[in-house]
Amino acid sequence: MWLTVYNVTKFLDDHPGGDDVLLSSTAKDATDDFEDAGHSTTARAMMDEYYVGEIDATTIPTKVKYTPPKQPHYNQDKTPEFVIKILQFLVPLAILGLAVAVRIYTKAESV
Ligand code: HEM
Repeated sequence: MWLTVYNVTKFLDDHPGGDDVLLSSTAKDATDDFEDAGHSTTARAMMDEYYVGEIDATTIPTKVKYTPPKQPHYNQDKTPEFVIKILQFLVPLAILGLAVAVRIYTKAESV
């Protein structure tokens, strides 16, 4: 079976049915989607503008192997996060301790 290929990239902004329906019908046999929308003869005539060629449907892979994009190497070692959390707790405590110490020291001096 032969399928007719159309390049609708130039047509995305101008398609009266919207770009989302076009995008959802790309890279596959969109015959049913196209027919279900009940396109007019004007719409059918317009298709010539986007005609690319014919493709043997049997050569289209039915299963596309998904290869996930390469992820940046995440730091498995959570030490810096842990240290930051400890510091967030310790630094205010140290400042408070210092303030109390200064207060006690200055009180003792003034008496
Ligand atoms: C080159 C391919 C295409 C052309 C030139 C085209 C053109 C048009 C045109 C001119 C209209 C306005 C109504 C009319 O005159 O029929 C329309 C509406 C529409 N088209 Fe397409 N179209 C294409 C592909 C598709 C595809 C693949 C879908 C897939 C779902 C689709 C879905 C729709 C829908 C949902 C409407 C709105 C129908 C309505 O509101 O009554 N079209 N299209």
